[in-house]
Amino acid sequence: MTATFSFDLKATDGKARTGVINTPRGDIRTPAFMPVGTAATVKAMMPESVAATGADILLGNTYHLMLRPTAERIDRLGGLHQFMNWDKPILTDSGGFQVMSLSDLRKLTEEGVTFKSHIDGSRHHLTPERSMEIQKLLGSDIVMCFDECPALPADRKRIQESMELSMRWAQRSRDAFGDRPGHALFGIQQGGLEEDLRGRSAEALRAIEFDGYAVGGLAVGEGQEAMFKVLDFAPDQLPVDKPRYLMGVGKPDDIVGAVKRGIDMMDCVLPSRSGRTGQAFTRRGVVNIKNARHADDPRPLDAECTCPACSNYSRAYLHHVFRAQEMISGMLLTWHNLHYFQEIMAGMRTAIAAGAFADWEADFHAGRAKGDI
Ligand SMILES: Nc1nc(=O)c2cc3nc(NCCN4CCCCC4)[nH]c3cc2[nH]1
Repeated sequence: MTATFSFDLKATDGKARTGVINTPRGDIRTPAFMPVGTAATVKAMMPESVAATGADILLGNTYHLMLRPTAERIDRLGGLHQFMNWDKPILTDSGGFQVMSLSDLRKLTEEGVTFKSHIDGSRHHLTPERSMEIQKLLGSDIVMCFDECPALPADRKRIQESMELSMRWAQRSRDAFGDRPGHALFGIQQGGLEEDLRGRSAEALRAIEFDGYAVGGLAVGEGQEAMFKVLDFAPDQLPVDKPRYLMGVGKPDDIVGAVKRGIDMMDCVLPSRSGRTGQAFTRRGVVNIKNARHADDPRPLDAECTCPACSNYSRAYLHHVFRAQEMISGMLLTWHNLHYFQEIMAGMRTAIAAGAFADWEADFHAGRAKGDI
């Protein structure tokens, strides 16, 4: 723990990197996976269980918390860490992406976005300044710039105009964020799949100067091949000495491919959302526990996994509680999935530090069955 925010790059192996982000609320081992705690909870998990999976940081969302219970109420109650009983670092997304993907009747102008709440239809306004104010009220340790993430596919003109707007909003975010020792502000690169536009975005962000840099505008339907093509050049366009955060990613093999290409941090709802629907990620592939063939199976989900679900329960039990729609079903599978995602991160950190990432990656891909196992 330190009074300030800093990034220590410990080792590299090819483009893969491992290090530590030091913050006043604790250190973040990279490459890091951030569980998503959208509405001040990682769904189906107690905070102490999230910590037990190995997570050093979690993600919160400006959009959801501004609508309910409001940032002002969370501030009055001592801030998001106290409110949700999580004393480690929290990164908050800035709201623009969620407005476009969740709200109704949006209006986008140079000033910001006006939208109607998906919860009660009330009208709201988000600007770079208001997003910074909300994230400050929440007490977020890592604040994201307010940006616009265009839906793909989109023509080059739309991508360029959107990226240029986001860069003007990045400057306004920086100006509104002010000087907050121990708190970080991350810029977000845009530019779609276009190398030159992403290069211009990276240059604009470097000139403003941020504590970290996100690769935005991906995991929006482009597919893994197109995403990896962008990741073959985008991380290298960003400062080498700052954390690089790929937003919204992903499946286990997305995560491994992103780390291989120089990404240090990621977040995704997949392990928790899939856990609640009965989809378990394991080192041998995906298990859909609701499938009838698990009804009499006394084996654990994954015999090599040390999480509570795999240590204490059979596939037959997990199958039963999902079929019976018992609350413990989502709890156990969410815990397993988050535990497994953290095991992937820990494995990569160790492998990179030992210069053995290629072997680790080969082992990761070997024996992964396609489809249900
Ligand atoms: N401020 C901001 N800027 C982005 O460009 C951005 C880009 C993103 N791309 C995703 N993808 C999420 C994909 N996710 C996969 C699992 C199911 C739900 C959707 N999340 C994102 C969040 C983002 N946040």
